[in-house]
Amino acid sequence: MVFRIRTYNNIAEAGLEAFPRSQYEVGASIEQPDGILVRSANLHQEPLPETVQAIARAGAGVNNIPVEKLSEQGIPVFNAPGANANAVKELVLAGLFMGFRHIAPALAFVAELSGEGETFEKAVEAGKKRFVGRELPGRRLGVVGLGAIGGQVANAARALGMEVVGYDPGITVEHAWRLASDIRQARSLDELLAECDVVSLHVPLIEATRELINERRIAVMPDSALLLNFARDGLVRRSAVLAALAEGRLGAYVTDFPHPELQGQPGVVALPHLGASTGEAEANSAVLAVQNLREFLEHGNIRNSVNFPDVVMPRTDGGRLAVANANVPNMVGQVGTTLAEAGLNIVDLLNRSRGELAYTLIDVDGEVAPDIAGRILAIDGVLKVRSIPPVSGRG
Ligand SMILES: NC(=O)c1ccc[n+]([C@@H]2O[C@H](COP(=O)([O-])OP(=O)(O)OC[C@H]3O[C@@H](n4cnc5c(N)ncnc54)[C@H](O)[C@@H]3O)[C@@H](O)[C@H]2O)c1
Ligand SMILES: O=C(O)CC[C@@H](O)C(=O)O
Repeated sequence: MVFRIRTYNNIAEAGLEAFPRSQYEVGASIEQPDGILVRSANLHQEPLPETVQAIARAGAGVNNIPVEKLSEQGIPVFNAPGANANAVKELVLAGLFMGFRHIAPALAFVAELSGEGETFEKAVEAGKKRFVGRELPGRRLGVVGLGAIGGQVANAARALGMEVVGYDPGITVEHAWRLASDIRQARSLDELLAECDVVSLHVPLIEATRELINERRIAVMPDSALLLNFARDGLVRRSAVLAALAEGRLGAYVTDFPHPELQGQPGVVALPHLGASTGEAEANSAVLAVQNLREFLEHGNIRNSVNFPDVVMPRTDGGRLAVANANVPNMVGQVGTTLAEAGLNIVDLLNRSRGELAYTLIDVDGEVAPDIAGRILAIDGVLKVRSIPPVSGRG
């Protein structure tokens, strides 16, 4: 069996090479794809063929993918958690230094200097007093979102002598374990904003976080605070930032998301979405996304999905049925009855749910014929059914 993968954006070679050529056709113009591999391309308006079984994001944020719509169709969306976190952390640190040491306006000042010899040197010395900065030790950094990236930013800032406060009501146990022990927890976002010299955003863009930083929230921040946004443009209301910069209430806004409204504005440093743009991060993200996609297409296993539970079961000798369904009672019972009626014996089974979705892997002692899969798909509440051939039977 050959799987077809359509790619969007430039996917790192290391990822593309992780698809065995004998089993995969991969490319930007692949028709009738089984899977999609994407970076930042916006898929919200993209017509997705009915053949698509899964979408993998070679990166962290999935706001460019219509996750809710795909969930309703029983299609898993994968991402590559943590794969680019170090790259983003390093650029956030660069942003911190840029903001505190006025590096962007200082570079612009030097670029515009004229004259030669002593005149030039005098202009340098006379101009530099405009760029007197602040040092990090003792300053307080607020990290909003303590996941893969926020956690690394918090620990790195701590190692540079900053005091660090974090806010993340949904922090995972795993991420909490990785935090330096003296990173303090804020009880609310407003509490964090009120007491920090620098605030760095590391939350996903979802409805609850859209324009998280607005006029009211900026008013809570102390004067001259630095705002770092290496997460998503939509987390910050641009008009509020520009007004606060113009009134001298905000010290600087350093962002990875340029916009015409921000261009040339004093106090704004904008980079062209470079957070994850290192060879290492691009390769790590692509390789992990491909692994997720392959595990799902070849074995039905789900790891690192943003809408489905983790469901991983070792293969047995026979065929495998993968069923995505609404998380309602008696789904597994009805599927089991259909298999029994077809004379198939269940060898192993794993069922997990997440929110309104459930997913079941069932290994049987034969191969599930298309008509049996069709009968299971007809059960009310079943969204997707795949019959995965035995490992030994692949051609
Ligand atoms: N600039 C870039 O190139 C770049 C690269 C990677 C990721 N990102 C962005 O950074 C985001 C975070 O990435 P990550 O890998 O750390 O993700 P992650 O899922 O590991 O962490 C996100 C954290 O935010 C927390 N969170 C969610 N809503 C919150 C809220 N309202 N208040 C406080 N915390 C909240 C979650 O509980 C989670 O711990 C991504 O969603 C993406 O948008 C940008
Ligand atoms: O693919 C990229 O370059 C950006 C990825 C980044 O925004 C992410 O969310 O992982």
